This record gives sequence, C-alpha cells and structure tokens, in this order.
Amino acid sequence: MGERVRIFEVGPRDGLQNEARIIPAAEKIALVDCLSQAGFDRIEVASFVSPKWVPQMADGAQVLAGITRAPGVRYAALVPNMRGFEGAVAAEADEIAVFASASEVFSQANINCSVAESLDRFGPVMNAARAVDLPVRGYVSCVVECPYDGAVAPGDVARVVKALFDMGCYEVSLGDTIGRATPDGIKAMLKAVLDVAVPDRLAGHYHDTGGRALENIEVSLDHGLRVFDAAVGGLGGCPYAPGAAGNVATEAVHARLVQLGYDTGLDASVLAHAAQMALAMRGD
Ligand SMILES: CC(C)(COP(=O)([O-])OP(=O)([O-])OC[C@H]1O[C@@H](n2cnc3c(N)ncnc32)[C@H](O)[C@@H]1OP(=O)([O-])[O-])[C@@H](O)C(=O)NCCC(=O)NCCSC(=O)C[C@@](C)(O)CC(=O)[O-]
Repeated sequence: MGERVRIFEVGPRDGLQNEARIIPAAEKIALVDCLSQAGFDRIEVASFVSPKWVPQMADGAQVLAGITRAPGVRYAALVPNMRGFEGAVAAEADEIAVFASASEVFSQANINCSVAESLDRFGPVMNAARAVDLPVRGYVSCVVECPYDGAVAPGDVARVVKALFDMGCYEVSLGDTIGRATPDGIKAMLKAVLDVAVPDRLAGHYHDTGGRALENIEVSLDHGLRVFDAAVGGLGGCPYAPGAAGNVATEAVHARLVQLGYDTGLDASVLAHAAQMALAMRGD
C-alpha cells in the first residue's frame, strides 16, 4: 500500500456555488450521499454566506439536515462571519472554514472588505469555534494570480497563511482561484509559505482553467503536501473570479495519485458514479 494522500471533496460547495441553474437541495443531498460512500473523510457541503451574494448556497441548512451522515466523514461548511458561524453550528456542520485572500482587490470583490478586515472578522469566529470544539480550516484565495490584479507576491500569501495558523486554523488550503498557476508559480509560492508553515498542515486547492492543476499537484507533492482539494466532475468556479473554470476533477486527481503510487482510500467506481451525477447536475 502506498503513502496516503487525502482528497478533500469540495464539489457540493465550491463546485455548485457557481452554477447558473438553482439546483434543488434534493439533488445536492443525493450527490453528497453518493460521495459519502466513496471513502472521503471530509466533504465540504455548504456555505453560510449572504444569499444575495451567492444564491446557490442559500439552502445550506437544508442540505446538512437532509444528508445521511456516514461514520468517519466530517461535513464542512464555509463561513465568512459570526452570522455564518451560527448558521453552520445550528445545521450541525462538523467543521467550518474561514476564507481570506492574498489579493486585496479579490478580497473586496469576494467578501466586500480588505484582507486585514477579513482577518479581524474571523477573530470572534475562531473564539466561538474553540468554545464548542469545532475544527476550523482556513482558505487563502489567489495564491499565485488574482483575476483583477495579476500576479500575487508569494510573501503576501505567506503572511495570510501565517495569520490563519496564528488564529487557530488546523489546516490552510492554498487556492489557485482562477486556475492559471504554472508549476513554477506554485513552487515560488510554496517556497515562501513553507517558511511559515509545515507541509502537512497545508492543502493544495487548484482550479484547472489552464489545464495544469495535476502538474501543480505533483509539484506540491514534491514539497511535502499530502492533502488536495478537488471537485467531482470538475465542477466549479468562483462567482467573484471571472473566467475561472472548475476545480480540478476528483476522479482525475485520484487516478494521477494512484498512478504515482499513492493510496487515496477512495473507491474509483463510486467516484465515477458521483462524477456522472455532477455532470448531469450542470447539464454537461
Ligand atoms: C461576507 C459578506 C456577507 C459581506 O457582505 P456585506 O454586504 O459587506 O455585509 P453586510 O454585513 O452588510 O451584509 C449584507 C447582507 O447580507 C446578510 N448577511 C451577512 N452575513 C451573512 C451570512 N453569513 N449569512 C446570511 N446572510 C448574511 C446581512 O444580514 C445583510 O442582509 P440585508 O440586511 O441586506 O438583508 C458577503 O460578501 C458574502 O456573503 N460573500 C460571500 C462570497 C462567497 O461566498 N464567495 C465564494 C466563496 S470563496 C471561494 O469560492 C474561494 C475558495 C474558498 O473556494 C478558495 C479559492 O478557490 O480561492
């Protein structure tokens, strides 16, 4: 058996948040229930953000209430502030994620505040999560490139990663939000980030617009990362990142990792079925 590399499935959240068609909660629940049989230990299923900003995620509580929770799987939700935290806790999310950006312009576009303001906003969320023993993951968007502002300095990424760890995140996921990063760009970013963090508490979250996400995962494996976010069927995109295509497809990441000799713990036939469901949901 090869070394374990974990895939964090983000399709039901990051994947579906950008779909133009409002997808009924029952379809999302069916997808999550299928994914629960695939062998993931974490699946991001909802976000508790403003429904005016992201209408597709307005039914997060319904989704969390409707899924059949499999033992050993943590069902995660994204929260931008205390209001989102309260929604996630009421819906019994098993973990939450706060999300910041390495780019000021993207931060304004995505959550209507500066990077520093977003980090301040997470303070009370972290305290409240600690009080109820809820694990918190952190995301940093635009780790290589910003859709509005071009190249992002690796040092800016490292600063935000450090701030998220300092406030208590158990893991930080590095988002190539627009999926344009090259392996060299990922290398330069990781060099700076690994000055402030250990690789086994980092995850790669790579979109695949430029078709290089699998190479970017390989470069990250070389730097010691062992967790990668992916969306089944390659669903996704961010509503506030124009031009971003989907997340790298879970089934493609699984296949590449197996080819490289790693063990993902996932069942390829369940993944293939989930990918078909995901593609049908987006009308492909
Ligand atoms: C952060 C805010 C809320 C600020 O939004 P705002 O307009 O600056 O804040 P506000 O506090 O003035 O609130 C505006 C309205 O939203 C309500 N509101 C406020 N908070 C909540 C909440 N939690 N749940 C439900 N409603 C909420 C609030 O009550 C108010 O309602 P109104 O009075 O107008 O009726 C807004 O900008 C927002 O929701 N943004 C979400 C953006 C988002 O979800 N983007 C996609 C996820 S990030 C991503 O995909 C990247 C990632 C993570 O995958 C990694 C990567 O690839 O890079």
